[in-house]
Amino acid sequence: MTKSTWKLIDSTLREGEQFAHGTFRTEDKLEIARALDTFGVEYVEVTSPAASPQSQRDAVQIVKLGLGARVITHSRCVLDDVRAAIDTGVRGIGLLFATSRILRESSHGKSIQQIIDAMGPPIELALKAGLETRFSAEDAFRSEVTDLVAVYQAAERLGVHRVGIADTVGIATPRQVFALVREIRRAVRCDIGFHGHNDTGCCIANAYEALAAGATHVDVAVLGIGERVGITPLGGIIARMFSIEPQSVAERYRLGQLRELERLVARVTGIEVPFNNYVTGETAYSHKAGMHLKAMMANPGSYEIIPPEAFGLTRRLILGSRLTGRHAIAYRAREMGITFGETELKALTKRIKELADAGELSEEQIDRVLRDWVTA
Ligand SMILES: CC(=O)SCCNC(=O)CCNC(=O)[C@H](O)C(C)(C)COP(=O)(O)OP(=O)(O)OC[C@H]1O[C@@H](n2cnc3c(N)ncnc32)[C@H](O)[C@@H]1OP(=O)(O)O
Ligand SMILES: O=C(O)CCC(=O)C(=O)O
Ligand SMILES: [Mg+2]
Repeated sequence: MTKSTWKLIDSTLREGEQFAHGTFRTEDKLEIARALDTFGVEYVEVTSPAASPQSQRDAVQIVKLGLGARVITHSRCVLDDVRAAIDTGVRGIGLLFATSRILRESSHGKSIQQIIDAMGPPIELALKAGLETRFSAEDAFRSEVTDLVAVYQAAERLGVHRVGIADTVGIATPRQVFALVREIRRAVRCDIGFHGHNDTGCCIANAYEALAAGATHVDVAVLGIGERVGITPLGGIIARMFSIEPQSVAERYRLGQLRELERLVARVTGIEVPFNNYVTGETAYSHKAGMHLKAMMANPGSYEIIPPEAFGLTRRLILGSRLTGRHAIAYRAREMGITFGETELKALTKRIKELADAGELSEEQIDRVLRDWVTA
């Protein structure tokens, strides 16, 4: 992977509309598009204008926002769909054909040679209109590698800017993603995109392995929303990449906006941000066990690979549980201007644990126990 040259194609407004709860009103789309742009994604992908009249009007409105991000759309390899895309003023298009046997049979009924023949006119039209053009093989990981190489090389001969490798059904393992992207990297010179679904929980690792093997772009959606269980979440890949190249990720994206962006999409779709969401989840920066608390008080890096401050967040040290330890209690006492000797501290900690066995103590309750201990 060339450090920091990878780009994010946010598909919340395309793949995310395929999410069961993702029916966006125009004003929601505009607000999400602006928030994505503020965050700093390089591309905002919107639903095909061929899908419905409102999708067409919404695409035009999003284009008119004049975002810094490149607004692109996604459609079938059909001339009318490409014409509809061109008419909206979008600056790029993702075209696709399924290449696996199962989808060739159930979806469009074409052989590999028929796919190669059919993709020519739509790709040429998109390129002639000046659109940044990607050609993707849908369901690439259930396709034959020789077929993939044949369609990608044909697309490259037509002049596409990028080929897309889609794990449409979320079947790929990270190792398979690395191997396939490596193979395609050897077969074409153009950019390579990766789109991965999360049916088996591998989407972030798969997107990372795709980049490691030479992909240049990855598709993401806020909170990972998309068909079924969705695709690589924006926040998840940001966390993955921040842990590897913190400085450049912090320079390229307004990380402090991530939580608000996710809350916006959660509100619009009527879902909750998961408690264990990458970086922004309610418990992402909670520390509880005594052994952890001791180390965290000495050095927050002990159990945090991503500092919350980088995302405008704060940590929470939970001192009042039965898992607490004497170092944590001593730390809080010092904050309150109280110092205990070692024997006293052990007895005090034992008392707090006994109390916490009946239920976790709040910060105020711990403080009261400490004060009462001094005055007792
Ligand atoms: C994996 C993915 O997420 S791919 C993106 C999925 N996105 C969408 O489907 C966008 C929303 N879709 C829609 O609004 C509609 O499906 C439309 C407007 C695109 C097409 O609607 P319809 O013409 O009514 O067809 P329908 O959706 O029932 O069937 C799909 C058609 O596309 C064809 N098709 C499927 N894949 C492709 C492709 N990659 N390129 C060209 N044609 C394709 C099928 O053969 C079928 O056409 P047919 O009836 O001539 O056989
Ligand atoms: O066109 C692509 O690259 C991805 C399409 C898609 O959403 C998928 O295959 O799951
Ligand atoms: Mg998809």
